[in-house]
Amino acid sequence: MGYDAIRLTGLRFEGTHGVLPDERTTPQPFVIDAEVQVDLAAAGRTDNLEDTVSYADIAFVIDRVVTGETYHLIERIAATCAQRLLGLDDRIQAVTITVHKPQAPMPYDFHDASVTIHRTRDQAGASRALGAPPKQVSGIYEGELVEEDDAARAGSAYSAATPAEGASVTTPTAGLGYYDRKSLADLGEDGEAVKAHYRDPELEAAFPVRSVLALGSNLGDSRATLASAIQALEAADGVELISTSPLARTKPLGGPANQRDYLNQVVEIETQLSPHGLLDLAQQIEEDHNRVREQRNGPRTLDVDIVTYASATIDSPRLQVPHPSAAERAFVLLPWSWMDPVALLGGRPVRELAQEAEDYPDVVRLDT
Ligand SMILES: Nc1ncnc2c1ncn2[C@@H]1O[C@H](COP(=O)(O)OP(=O)(O)OP(=O)(O)O)[C@@H](O)[C@H]1O
Ligand SMILES: Nc1nc2c(c(=O)[nH]1)N=C(CO)CN2
Repeated sequence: MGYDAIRLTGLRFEGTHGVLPDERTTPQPFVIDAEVQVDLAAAGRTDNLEDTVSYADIAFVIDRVVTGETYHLIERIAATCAQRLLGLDDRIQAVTITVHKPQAPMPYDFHDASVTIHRTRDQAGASRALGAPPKQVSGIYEGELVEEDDAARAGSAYSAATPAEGASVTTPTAGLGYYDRKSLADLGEDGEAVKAHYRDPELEAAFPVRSVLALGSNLGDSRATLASAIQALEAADGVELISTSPLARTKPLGGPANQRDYLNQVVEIETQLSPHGLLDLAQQIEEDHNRVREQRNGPRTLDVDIVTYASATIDSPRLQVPHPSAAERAFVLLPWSWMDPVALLGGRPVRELAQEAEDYPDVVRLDT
């Protein structure tokens, strides 16, 4: 073998993938083997987790695809796993994924049905440089195409799995965002935080990444403004809406006295926009909703903050991610936890952080 690799074999999950309607409601076993090519020389020298890719993160990415999503074909499960893994860490050069479906419904006595695919970072980079529409590009992008019926399927599969009252769309059962989960893995054995994932804010994502946005309004028709802002996000190029939280009515935290209560809401998107590109979009949407910025923390028709962007830490003059105040704001954390009950921020459950925030008692869930 002429290359370094991390290998996971026999990862077993229950999933609802298949062409037959029954397969899409009744879980059956799927077994995944993954070979992830990473240069392991540095980790071999330093004995440091930060110098390699954690196999736990690799397993988590695969878990999220196999248990949290629903596809017709094992080819597509494999392609999606490959794509998400290449998006997990820039140091991953190539991946080989085998998806086994040992109980595939066939009237034959057989041991296993499986597919194996190999995807390299170069293939992904080349197809991106060509700027070809994803469907015409073989390989890595295919798994990410979400047709309309897929989005609907995903929505229904998710809400069946996680009956979060009132949430219009909820996140998958396996719901720990793997990017958030990564921050857990970033804790070294002694619990000390290791290197943060600093990210160039101008760089577009090679693959769609998850981002959580927080919206707030306390001027004008706030309910209509939030709905319209979410519509604008959904309609924007390079953005796919994944989940929206229930609305929260919240008391103003900070800022001048006698402000009206806010309506707050959190959404999760998938995007290939760069962090600055996403900030531009957020600010454009604010402007389109007549945002007036007169004083810090003052009343506003619409505020759109980027709470997280993949697992990135960003500190540019225009943008800090994770949003520096998010971890102390129940008006962000509680709606987020309603949308994704197992979400983590900085390795801590968002639900717990919400309970510790000073404005926790001032946040009321609105279910209609
Ligand atoms: N994660 C982020 N999301 C949105 N804006 C950010 C972020 N990090 C830094 N900024 C910068 O913050 C600037 C001020 O934003 P804004 O006017 O919305 O502040 P604010 O709403 O008064 O306070 P806050 O950002 O604490 O909610 C923006 O122009 C933007 O460049
Ligand atoms: N309840 C609540 N308070 C706030 C909010 C907000 O969205 N909701 N936004 C602020 C600055 O962005 C300051 N204070």
